[in-house]
Amino acid sequence: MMRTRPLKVALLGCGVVGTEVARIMTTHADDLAARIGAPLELAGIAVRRPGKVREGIDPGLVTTDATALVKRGDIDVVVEVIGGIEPARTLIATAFEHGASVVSANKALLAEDGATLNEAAERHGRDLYFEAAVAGAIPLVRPLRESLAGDHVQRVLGIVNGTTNFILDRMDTSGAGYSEALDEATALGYAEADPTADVEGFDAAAKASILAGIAFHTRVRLDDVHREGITEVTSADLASAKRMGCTVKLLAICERAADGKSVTARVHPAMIPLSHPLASVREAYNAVFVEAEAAGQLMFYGPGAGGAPTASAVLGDLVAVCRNRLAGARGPGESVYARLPVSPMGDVVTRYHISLDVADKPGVLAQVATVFAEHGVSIDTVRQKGKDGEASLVVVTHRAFDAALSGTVEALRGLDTVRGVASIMRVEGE
Ligand SMILES: NC(=O)C1=CN([C@@H]2O[C@H](COP(=O)(O)OP(=O)(O)OC[C@H]3O[C@@H](n4cnc5c(N)ncnc54)[C@H](O)[C@@H]3O)[C@@H](O)[C@H]2O)C=CC1
Ligand SMILES: N[C@@H](CC=O)C(=O)O
Ligand code: NA
Repeated sequence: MMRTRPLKVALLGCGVVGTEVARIMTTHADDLAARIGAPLELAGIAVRRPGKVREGIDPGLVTTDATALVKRGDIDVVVEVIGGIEPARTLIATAFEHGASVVSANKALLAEDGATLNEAAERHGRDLYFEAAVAGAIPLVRPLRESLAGDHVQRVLGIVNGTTNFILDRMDTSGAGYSEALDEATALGYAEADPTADVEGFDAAAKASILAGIAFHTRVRLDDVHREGITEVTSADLASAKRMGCTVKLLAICERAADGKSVTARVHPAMIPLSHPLASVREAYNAVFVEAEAAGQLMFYGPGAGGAPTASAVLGDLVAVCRNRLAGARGPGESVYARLPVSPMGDVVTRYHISLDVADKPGVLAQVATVFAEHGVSIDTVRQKGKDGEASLVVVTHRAFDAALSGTVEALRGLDTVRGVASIMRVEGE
């Protein structure tokens, strides 16, 4: 039966995502009311620039005083789409104190201080939902938290940043330059307010920390996630990957150790075979594999960024949180009972593609091979191309510990015959 008294929603931020949230709330008001069992009322919109023309938005709802809005006391749900740490963190905490539940798309904040916010939600008997924070429109948080709650997740691996996927895709397929591709991704609303978060891997690392936490029932802090971005990926790397039948993607990989007693979480560019499903993920799309003991391998795919796709996830959360409120219930909160230790990157085992500039003279190859052998890193293939007394040497290894590979590279840098290490890239998905 439909309740006539509306549930009141406060929207914090009216940028790329907020605008779409307001639009869908208005255009689909009747459907949303029917699905929730009560109408939704957009009770206020906190913005930074009140004078800006916002099509379809009642100027009477707009305020620059976000704090007053969340303190009103009659707000049922606060939707936070401002981004960043402050004032978002204080506004969410204040919302809980004043009785509201919260829907947020803010992965940076959840990775930085999710524990405090989840505890505040719990203390006040309210919900904190954040499906939009990981992989945009793709349902991933709720499937991991709810659908797979009876299984045992072993591994989560995928592309979780739309901007970097867009840039790598453009560089690979149309030969576009890095800056040009980044500008395009920004114009399309994919990039963060400060795109450094995307290209340096901070955004993907935040998502990896959230995913690992949910998948392994363990708190995985942002600092626990090994992070490398795409700023050092060159067109030479992409060409080299192509020669190997691979492409380059920025991957987030969260794994449980074979003995199940620890976990690792990492974000870095990696070469993957063109035959792997992740290789065909284009533009700002995301795709995530979840491997669980009983379910086997599941793949989640869809738009990982952009205003409307992200708003879809926000609205899904809004409906769920409103249903919970009407039922006088809470959805599942944070689950960190397993408390597994997070191992360092050195414990990760994978394959590597190393590109070296060396002197082109007898014995160099043997010297290089000896360094690999001394560090227990077994070589799979070597390709050498010489020119004018110098050569470029590409070594692909078998699986080895990351710590052993780091030791190998350090020793290689110390050889007189090695002029430089042009690139080191992990090889995944084989
Ligand atoms: N754009 C995307 O594709 C996705 C974004 N997200 C997340 O959604 C959130 C919002 O992202 P976007 O909409 O893209 O960013 P945006 O920068 O377009 O929008 C944020 C808005 O908040 C406003 N704002 C800043 N401080 C404020 C304050 N104190 N009070 C009121 N308004 C304030 C800004 O003026 C801006 O209009 C971020 O946490 C982002 O990480 C998540 C998934 C995808
Ligand atoms: N900047 C992010 C937006 C979605 O989370 C991305 O590019 O993936
Ligand atoms: Na999502």
